[in-house]
Amino acid sequence: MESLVKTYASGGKRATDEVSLEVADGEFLVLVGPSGCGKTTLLRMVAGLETPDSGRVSIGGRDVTDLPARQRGLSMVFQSYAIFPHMKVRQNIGFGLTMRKVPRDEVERRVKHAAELLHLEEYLDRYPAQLSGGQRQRVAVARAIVVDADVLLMDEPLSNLDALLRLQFRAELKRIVGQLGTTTLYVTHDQAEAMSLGDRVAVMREGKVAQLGTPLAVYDRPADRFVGGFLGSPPMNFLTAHVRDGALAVGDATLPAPDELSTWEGRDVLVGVRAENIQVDASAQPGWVPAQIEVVEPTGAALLLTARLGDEQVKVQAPTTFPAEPDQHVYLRAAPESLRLYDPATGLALAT
Ligand SMILES: Nc1ncnc2c1ncn2[C@@H]1O[C@H](COP(=O)(O)OP(=O)(O)OP(=O)(O)O)[C@@H](O)[C@H]1O
Repeated sequence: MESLVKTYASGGKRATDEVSLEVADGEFLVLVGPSGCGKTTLLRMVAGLETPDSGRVSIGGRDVTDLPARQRGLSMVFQSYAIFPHMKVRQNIGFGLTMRKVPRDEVERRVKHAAELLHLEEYLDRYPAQLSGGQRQRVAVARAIVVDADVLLMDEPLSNLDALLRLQFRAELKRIVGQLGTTTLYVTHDQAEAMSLGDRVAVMREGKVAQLGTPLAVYDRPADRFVGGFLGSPPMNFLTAHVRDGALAVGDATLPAPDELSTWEGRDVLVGVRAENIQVDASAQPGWVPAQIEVVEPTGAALLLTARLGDEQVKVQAPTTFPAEPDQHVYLRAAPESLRLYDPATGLALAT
């Protein structure tokens, strides 16, 4: 898609603002971002359900901007799975094929294969009302993949499922789409889902792509403060530091600067650091920064500590074996290579 702009008549602001993205053949690309950032609008323009004000959509090298949805070679799954209540699972899955006048025995063969992939074999003769929410969602996915479209579009397909089912189905979806190798564009507001599924993720903000990259690259090196704060649980910590003699002063403490900072000497920068990249110890050590624990939250796999460091609060991930208590004085350290620096005025990563 190239320079896609969409403004809704009632909206005023651009829902998507000159968005250009290329999804590689066979790639799973996730659009992720907070509510209202334009993900669904973008997907709907690719689908042909929404007309862009300007910009082009191409699929497999063919400009489809002026083609109706049904001629774009797409298959879609939406949040409201819209399966037909009066049809059995078998007919629901085969619906797209029957519409395309595929011969009956081939419909049967392909429905059987899709049902196998989604573990729906034993439900083929049930009506949707006789299925759980998770099973219905599987039917919607089976119906989308059975037509073997060039491109699969999915808009929050897991959002009707409870947390546990969501997690299970997420892994299955990854397996299935990986097996099929279908080019997929997937919308979610859930950053964990985006990280888990995407070959690459496009983090969107206010109608624009804030960052595009592999999940790990985007997580590890957020292009700006917004992306660092959106991805990850907890989000990235951001501390204001003063650059003094090439080092980073946070309150009374000094952190080693990760890179050459001479152009920032005497100025403030924002230091971004992930909770899991901060080490904590109960006793003072040279170069470690004193802090005070405020809150201790066990997450099961780790302890999430909220600590005060001068005027700043930081989230620290500690091992469950660490004997943490509220009000306790501790010492923190982060490896210089795990620190990311941002311009406090623009929120953009410093090109160091
Ligand atoms: N039919 C519409 N009419 C007017 N404004 C709309 C319409 N659809 C979306 N918008 C506006 O366009 C912007 C982008 O909406 P969009 O649904 O694309 O965002 P989203 O990122 O998918 O959000 P969500 O995760 O909440 O679905 C929002 O400000 C929204 O209010």
